[in-house]
Amino acid sequence: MAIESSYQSFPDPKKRRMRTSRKTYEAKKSREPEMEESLLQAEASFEETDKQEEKLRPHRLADYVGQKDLKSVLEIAIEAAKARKEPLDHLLLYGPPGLGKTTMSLILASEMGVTCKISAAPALERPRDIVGLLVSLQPGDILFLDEIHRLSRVAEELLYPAMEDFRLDITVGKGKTAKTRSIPLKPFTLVGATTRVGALTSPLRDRFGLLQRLRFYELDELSLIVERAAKVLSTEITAEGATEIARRSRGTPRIANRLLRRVRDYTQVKKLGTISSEIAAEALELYNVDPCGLDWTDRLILSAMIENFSGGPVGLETLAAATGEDAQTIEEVYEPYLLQIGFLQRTSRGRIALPGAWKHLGYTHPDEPY
Ligand SMILES: Nc1ncnc2c1ncn2[C@@H]1O[C@H](COP(=O)(O)OP(=O)(O)OP(=O)(O)O)[C@@H](O)[C@H]1O
Ligand SMILES: [Mg+2]
Repeated sequence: MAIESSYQSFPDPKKRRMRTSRKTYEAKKSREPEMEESLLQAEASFEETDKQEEKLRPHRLADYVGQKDLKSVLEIAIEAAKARKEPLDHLLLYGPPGLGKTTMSLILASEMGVTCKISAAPALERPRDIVGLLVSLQPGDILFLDEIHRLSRVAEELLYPAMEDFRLDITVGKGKTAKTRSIPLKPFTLVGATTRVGALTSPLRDRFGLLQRLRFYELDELSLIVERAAKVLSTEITAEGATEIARRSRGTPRIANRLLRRVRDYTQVKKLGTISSEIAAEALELYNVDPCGLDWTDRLILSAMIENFSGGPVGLETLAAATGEDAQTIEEVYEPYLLQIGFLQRTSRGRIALPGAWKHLGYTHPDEPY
């Protein structure tokens, strides 16, 4: 399989962890460890995107751990498309960062025996960017567009006929003399990826034949991913060691792989040999990754809810003001995992910190018997 990448990372400034100063938590904040943030962030860090991630990516569907529903749907789609000698239907993959959207797109290309061209929507600002990309596709090729919710209006409108009829409609000239020319394209598959499916326009969303959501991974799936990655990195690890890393990885393979690399450094420098659960726990303690995979800001959000608002309900904006975090960042970056592990609940009256969160942070929940 060939991979051609014009991918660049275009961080959405709003999505990055923005912080402002705040009074109540200033003392705690000053103790905030610097390195912890990047370790548990699900978005790819700059240096990770190319080198380390490529090395650990599975290349066949059989090696892609978990996401059972997604895999079953795609297995059928691949078999049907191959039998008909047609390209796959356009596919929209959505879900939190680091769960394997790019990986799946590359696997699809390799299973179909075609080339995958990778680009990110914000890189296609001018019409000629997307035109150039579409015209260069060979029959059956996969075009992977990351962050597809950030596609420009012009690019999106050029995509409609391209997706539907494999045709480009281009307007040449201006005013009265303007003419529309149609350029035929080779049949191709568009794989769109987004962390925000709600931000897609409905005409674009409707043009995808397959819409698939990626879910957070279960502990046993993540343990398998860690074991597999350790093998690729020629690192010895016990099953319990892999589970210990998996437990702290926020249901996210990218984080699991990153934590494994840090534990591997620690083990190597301290000459500890095989990674056991004790060694993994010791190393991750050092990096301030707590046993539930919470980072400093997760703990700040939960403790603010408990201490300042008796566990809630508290509105998102109020919580944002109380923690000095951006509301959108809380909603998109932190909440999904806290909801997933049952530490937080969203209600119509606001957010509530659930008993599990109280217990984890060492508070006694009012409903708990003494
Ligand atoms: N199902 C899986 N099995 C094994 N490894 C996986 C799986 N999914 C992801 N990974 C690993 O996690 C890393 C991140 O995956 P990937 O880059 O595909 O995430 P993504 O969903 O595209 O993230 P983003 O939204 O940030 O683009 C990859 O390097 C890969 O090694
Ligand atoms: Mg990706």
